Amino acid sequence: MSTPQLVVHHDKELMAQAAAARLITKVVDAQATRGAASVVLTGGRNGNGLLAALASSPARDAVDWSRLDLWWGDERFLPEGDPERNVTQAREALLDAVPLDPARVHAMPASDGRFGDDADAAAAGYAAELASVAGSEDHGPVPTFDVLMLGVGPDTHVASLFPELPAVRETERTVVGVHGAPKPPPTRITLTLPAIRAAREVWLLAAGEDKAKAAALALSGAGEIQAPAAGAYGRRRTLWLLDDAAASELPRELYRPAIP
Ligand SMILES: O=C1O[C@H](COP(=O)(O)O)[C@@H](O)[C@H](O)[C@H]1O
Repeated sequence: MSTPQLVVHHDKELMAQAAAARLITKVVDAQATRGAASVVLTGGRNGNGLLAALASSPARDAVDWSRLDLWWGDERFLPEGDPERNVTQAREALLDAVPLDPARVHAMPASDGRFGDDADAAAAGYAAELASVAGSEDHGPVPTFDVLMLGVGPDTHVASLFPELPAVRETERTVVGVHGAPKPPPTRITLTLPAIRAAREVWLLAAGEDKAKAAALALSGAGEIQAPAAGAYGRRRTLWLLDDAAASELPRELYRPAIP
């Protein structure tokens, strides 16, 4: 487990641009070192903000998009192309604009896909896909993702791990179906905490006033069942990327703004 590090930017636009620049560097480095890079995308406002910032960054051409594997941390279990699906939003924000290898874009199944409307079967299918690419150098049935990004919800949820729901208690399976999520849609698919913790680096994105209480709770020693964001950490690094508004309720011993 890596201890969370905090980086606080002035506002959400700056946070998105800085996080996009950080991601480009990480991907370029991983491609130089290991030949390819793997990134887990998040849905939500902050995740999509980062992708949009990446799309408009001139440095995006430094990435070899054909040697990048994309996975998702969670998905809203809706029909293919639904505007609320995380993959649809990611395509709009960035993916349609860059030359990715379609075989390396590992979207989670849709509710009208090969598993039909069975979210549990779809989750098991995604777990099998992850397991099929995990090698002996990895730490279980998921690849060692270079960067796994998570938007933090105002209730401290990450991916589709909501406080107190069964998915956040999962210790064996890497991907599970979620039923009765408090945020629509109620049916979702999510990586579990053990899968998240297989990543080299986990980046938690929290910008905006509505994330302030969640960031403070998760970073102040709350348990992961009550505050799932508290249980998300990477093997080498756990990075919280915040803006001033989201950092505004952090205890002073964790973060002291330069200008009070
Ligand atoms: O529904 C979801 O919400 C979270 C957080 O979204 P935000 O808009 O509050 O930033 C997101 O991380 C997750 O991927 C998504 O499915």
